[in-house]
Amino acid sequence: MIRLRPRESGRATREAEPLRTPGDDGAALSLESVTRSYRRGARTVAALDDVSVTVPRGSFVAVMGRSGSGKTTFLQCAAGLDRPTSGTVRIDGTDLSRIGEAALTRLRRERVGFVFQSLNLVPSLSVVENAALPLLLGGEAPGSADVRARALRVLEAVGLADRADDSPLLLSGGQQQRVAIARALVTDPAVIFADEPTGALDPVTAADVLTLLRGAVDRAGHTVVMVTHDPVAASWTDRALFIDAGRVVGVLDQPQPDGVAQAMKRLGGSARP
Ligand SMILES: Nc1ncnc2c1ncn2[C@@H]1O[C@H](COP(=O)(O)OP(=O)(O)OP(=O)(O)O)[C@@H](O)[C@H]1O
Repeated sequence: MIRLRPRESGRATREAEPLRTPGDDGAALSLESVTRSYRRGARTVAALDDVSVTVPRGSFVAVMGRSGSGKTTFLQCAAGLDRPTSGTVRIDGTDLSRIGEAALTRLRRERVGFVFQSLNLVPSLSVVENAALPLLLGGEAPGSADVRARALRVLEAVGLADRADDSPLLLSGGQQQRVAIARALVTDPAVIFADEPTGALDPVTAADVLTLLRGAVDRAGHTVVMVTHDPVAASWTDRALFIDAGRVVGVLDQPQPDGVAQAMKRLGGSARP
């Protein structure tokens, strides 16, 4: 079993600093002055408030903050699931505000991978069909040998090629999450967004899932943005961003569990494992 990688000792958070970059800077993901507001009665509330972040290709970033701080809103705007009220989101250089709904749907399917806390596999499909789902939704023929080969390749990467023709219902929670990671990898996306991917898993199984995500970054050059409450999960990443009241208020590079927990405490939030 692979456990936490050795790290330098934790460092203090610092103010969010030049994470912003105008235009296409070669980043996998960039948000530039992104605000997402909602009407609440007579008031307008900014769930995201002038957020500028750049995520370089081949990096693993954690997004942290207490409940209601804006993490989900960040993820939804960054992944093109929601449109910001103002500001610019670019995925792999494409400005999402400049493309229509059909192109955005295609971009999400082809350039973005998703891994959620809930194991949202399709029970009526086999493991390999689940892994191939983004390709099938993109119009590839279900019976295609190429589709199966690509899905098997990503299942191999997560150690589940031998379960390809099983129902996902026969797999453990951790194995199902590995299928979800395979599915997120199958299109070779520019960015993988993971929303509490270890939230429902025991620590050992969670470490397996984090090992896979870390490996996708280190070995295959993928880019992963992970929302998490867990300081240990955050310690697998290259950079933790702390969000409070819709703003990025701190950044911790090479985060350590202790440093992350302290930063969360300073924000007044619980850092739950
Ligand atoms: N559709 C909506 N309409 C109105 N307000 C919303 C909507 N979505 C989110 N908000 C508000 O925006 C703020 C940020 O919410 P968000 O869900 O992004 O927080 P979060 O950090 O993901 O929280 P949690 O950790 O509890 O999931 C909250 O105050 C929330 O009430």
